[in-house]
Amino acid sequence: MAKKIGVTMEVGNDGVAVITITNPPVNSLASPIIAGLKEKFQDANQRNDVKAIVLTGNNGRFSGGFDINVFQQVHKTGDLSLMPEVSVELVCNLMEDSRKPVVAAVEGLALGGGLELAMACHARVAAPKAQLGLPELTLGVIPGFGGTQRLPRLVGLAKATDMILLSKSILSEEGHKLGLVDALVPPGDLLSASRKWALDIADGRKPFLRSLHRTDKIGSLSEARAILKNSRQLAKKIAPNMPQHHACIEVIEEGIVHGGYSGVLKEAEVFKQLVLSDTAKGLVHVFFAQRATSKVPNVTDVGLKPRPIKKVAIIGGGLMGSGIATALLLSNIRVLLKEINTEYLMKGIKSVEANIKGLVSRGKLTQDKAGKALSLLKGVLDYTEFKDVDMVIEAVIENIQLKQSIFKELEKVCSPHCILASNTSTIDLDVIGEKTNSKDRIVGAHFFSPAHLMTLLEIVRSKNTSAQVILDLMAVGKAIKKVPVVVGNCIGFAVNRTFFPYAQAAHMLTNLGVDLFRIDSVITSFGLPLGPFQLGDLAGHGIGLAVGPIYAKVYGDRMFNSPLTELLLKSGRNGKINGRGFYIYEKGSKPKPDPQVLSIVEESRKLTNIMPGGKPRSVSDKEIVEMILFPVVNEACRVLDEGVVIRAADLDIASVLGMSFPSYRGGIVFWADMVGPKYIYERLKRLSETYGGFFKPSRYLEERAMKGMLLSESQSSRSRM
Ligand SMILES: CCCCC[C@H](O)CC(=O)SCCNC(=O)CCNC(=O)[C@H](O)C(C)(C)COP(=O)(O)OP(=O)(O)OC[C@H]1O[C@@H](n2cnc3c(N)ncnc32)[C@H](O)[C@@H]1OP(=O)(O)O
Ligand SMILES: NC(=O)c1ccc[n+]([C@@H]2O[C@H](COP(=O)([O-])OP(=O)(O)OC[C@H]3O[C@@H](n4cnc5c(N)ncnc54)[C@H](O)[C@@H]3O)[C@@H](O)[C@H]2O)c1
Repeated sequence: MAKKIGVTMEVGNDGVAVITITNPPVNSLASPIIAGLKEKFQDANQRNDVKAIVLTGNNGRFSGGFDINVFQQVHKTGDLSLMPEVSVELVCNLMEDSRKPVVAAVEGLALGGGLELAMACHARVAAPKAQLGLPELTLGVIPGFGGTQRLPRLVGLAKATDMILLSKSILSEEGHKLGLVDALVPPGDLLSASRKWALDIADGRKPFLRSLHRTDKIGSLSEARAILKNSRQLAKKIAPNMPQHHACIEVIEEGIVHGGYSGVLKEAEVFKQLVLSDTAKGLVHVFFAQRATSKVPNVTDVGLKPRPIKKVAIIGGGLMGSGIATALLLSNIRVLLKEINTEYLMKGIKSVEANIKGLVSRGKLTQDKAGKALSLLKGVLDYTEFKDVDMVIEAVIENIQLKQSIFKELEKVCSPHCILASNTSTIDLDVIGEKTNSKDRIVGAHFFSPAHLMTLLEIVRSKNTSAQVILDLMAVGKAIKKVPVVVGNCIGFAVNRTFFPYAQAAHMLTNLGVDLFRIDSVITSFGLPLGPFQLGDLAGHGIGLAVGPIYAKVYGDRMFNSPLTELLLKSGRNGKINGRGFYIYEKGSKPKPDPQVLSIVEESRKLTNIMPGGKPRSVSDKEIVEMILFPVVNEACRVLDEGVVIRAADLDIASVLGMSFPSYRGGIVFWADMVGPKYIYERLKRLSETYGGFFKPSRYLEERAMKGMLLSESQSSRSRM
């Protein structure tokens, strides 16, 4: 059934016209809604029987803002005329400058353009717990319906810049304290209280306030300039590679110096420039890509319902097991944590406690909730209590025989409906379940470290995993605030496999004579939070050495064998874990590059002997980015070719959430498509002629480069799903 969308107006006997937006699920301001709002406001302004107006949203939500699909259309076509004229025509002229008072009745959420409409009303009445904010910067644009001007005038400049630059929403309770919300009323009274407020304004019992004309919360010009100076520093820190933060501050300043209306005009002009930026394209892609991960063919579209998961057993209370336990406990799921002996069990429980304490000390969790979470944890040393758990997540060391024997045992001790998940990062799931008759309920639950903080959950399905089990794990993932991405079974799955050339390429460059600390700095300037060497330090070089042979067995034709990791470990450097790797780690200070590591690098260079003519290769920063990230793109192509992911956008989300690939570049495949498959192909081809198989372009990349197709364009039929 087609969903009913539109704007309605009902005029009551009291002379109040209630204008209602209906566009489920979030009442986004799509073109027909904007056209409807213009029509209804014109009508209400002209009708003699209308004394005052109330604007509201249907189904308990005011509005989630402008329709983001329109941005995507603009990105596809480059056609700016797809964006309606709203800021002056509707918001200033028909709403704020109307001679009849308009009151916003806000429930659920008013975000972006939704909040901007509400701010153009002459008062705002809200139900408790409504979410209010201007998150436009997360989409690479700025508020475009006057939000940059009205929010500072309603809540003060410091609070407004904080909310806009950090895309931080607030609840209506806080909005009430700040003056953004005029009255807080129970949901059942929202419409009647809003009608009354509108009539009170019409009859002069309450002030007729136009937000754009207010100056009482802005302060003096020098105070405003001091706040904006801080905002510029903040923008430099949080968004060094994005244009919208600085642009937004300029627009706010315009309004402070030359008045709100001037600010509105500048806002509209800057908005149009930003919406076409690569940053906006990347961020809008990520917005939709993240939501698309919830749609898994033959799983979410076949009428299945997720079963309740109330009790989970975790095997192994090490780094991952304790992190996963923390994530589950925080969402009120009971956890049994199993270890091999009391000492390791206590260690595991202490790690969970430390994770939770950390959240409390950073103000992210109340003491009460921390206590409740910990009360749901029980440590055990055997399987006696496993009979009534709904799911087991195995997180023991990466050892095939151990995992196989554990799964064999689980089959005996757990109920037949219990989901059997492994957090393995490399081992084939079919191999893990080889000795069981429960292959349909064996699934990969690949969390990323630290598991209670990282949002990606790779759900790995083998050929046998049932749709019900995948759906159940997706539901658990969402319940514990992760973004589940369903992927196929292969060594390294989607994320680790795509990124295994990342460290290898960095090692090759270093062996070619490029300074390793420069490589890290170039990659962080590109936008990844850690360069490959610092990332290696963080993961621990022991792990790198252990998984190397597993990758070599299957992807050996495209690996660069660097002796550097082994040499590093030989000299007692395991990375952050023991305070020394490529960097030195001291409590309370940032990692420092360790010059002493350069002698180890020299030793490695002697062994590999790949420097041209024995002299360090000179490379530009651009070449460093290409030599490190193009092999990653190349592997992403193989992942797409083999159908390891459902859609290219899933790999984008997985790279953003699992590897912290910059979201403003849209994820690894989206970025590669922006750079151009042909260019990447040609660069890799040239590099492979000089340096061999590591850079050899994949069949998929070559095909698309030759046909002039995007990498994201089509999927192979050789799906692993
Ligand atoms: C000339 C033009 C000027 C424009 C100026 C204006 O200032 C610009 C804007 O307003 S930009 C939009 C600002 N708003 C946002 O950024 C909010 C984005 N949405 C969300 O954060 C969330 O969706 C939510 C908090 C509103 C609801 O979250 P929830 O978890 O309940 O639901 P989902 O996120 O899964 O969303 C459900 C479906 O709704 C779609 N959707 C959400 N918001 C929008 C939107 N603003 N436009 C279009 N579509 C939206 C979302 O994609 C989901 O769709 P599915 O098909 O996946 O179900
Ligand atoms: N470390 C990471 O960044 C990371 C990320 C994703 C996935 N993984 C995967 O998660 C798993 C665990 O890794 P980790 O880093 O937490 O390892 P870890 O060494 O920190 O912890 C493993 C724990 O398992 C316990 N254990 C071993 N045998 C057991 C048994 N029979 N019963 C109960 N407990 C047992 C050990 O005592 C140890 O405490 C591995 O498969 C690894 O590949 C690790």
